[in-house]
Amino acid sequence: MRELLQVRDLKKTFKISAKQQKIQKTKERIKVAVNHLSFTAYQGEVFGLLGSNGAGKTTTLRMIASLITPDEGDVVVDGTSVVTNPSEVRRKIGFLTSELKLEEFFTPNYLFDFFSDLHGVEKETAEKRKRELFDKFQISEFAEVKVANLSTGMKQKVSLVVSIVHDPDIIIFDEPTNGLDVLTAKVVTDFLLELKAQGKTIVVSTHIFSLIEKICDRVGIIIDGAMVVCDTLEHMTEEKSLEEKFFDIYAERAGESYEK
Ligand SMILES: Nc1ncnc2c1ncn2[C@@H]1O[C@H](COP(=O)(O)OP(=O)(O)OP(=O)(O)O)[C@@H](O)[C@H]1O
Repeated sequence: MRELLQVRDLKKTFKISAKQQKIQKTKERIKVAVNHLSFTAYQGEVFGLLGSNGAGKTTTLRMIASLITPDEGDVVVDGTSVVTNPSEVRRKIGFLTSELKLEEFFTPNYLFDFFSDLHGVEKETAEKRKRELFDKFQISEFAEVKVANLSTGMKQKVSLVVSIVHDPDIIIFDEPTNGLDVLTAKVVTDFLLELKAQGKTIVVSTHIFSLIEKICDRVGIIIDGAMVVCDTLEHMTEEKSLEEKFFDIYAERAGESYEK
């Protein structure tokens, strides 16, 4: 199996402002968001990063997508290092995050063209792809409606579509179904399965067990910025459900920190 995405010993710390210290009720000045985290995603597989709020999933994915620089470690995307060649990595991947805010003034049509141009997609190819994706996600009838006037689900679908205008082989989705109603979540989940069937390599972060169970081949559980377990979904769920396994691991970790 080809190792398409190698995450190697990533570390990221943030300075905590005085205001954040108060909110988080901590005297610590530094937060270790990601702590020497490694994993490999193989070609054509869906890798799921599972963790609770604040576990370090988004920070990890943002480093993979070259939006922030790791303090230590590296990510190698199809042979290209995110540390030494971030712009090439950006060409190879599609990144969707729920933090992505589409400019409210623009229409889906304009945004698709804008991002296609940005990625250097040839006009004819871009038009064909736009038609296919807009039809699939029922965006066509809203193509000229300003983002400000779209529903949350429609905004998420537009974000998804513009993140993959360039038809990347590696797709990184941060909480792809977060905040979506069940119908839109199903459309997105089905689309992820379709991308997998096309041979794309996908990394998703989520705290939703059922999403992992539906689409992932391999799972990594993150607690406090560290990868605690990383295995195939099949192995992970041999004896127990993923949810039971997760809480067992959590209880074990809580016990460990209690003993320290
Ligand atoms: N820019 C930042 N400055 C300070 N702390 C940060 C920053 N970004 C993230 N953090 C902290 O790092 C930790 C990990 O955050 P991250 O967003 O990666 O977690 P997550 O697993 O994606 O959680 P969620 O599901 O809540 O998005 C959290 O404690 C968060 O408060």
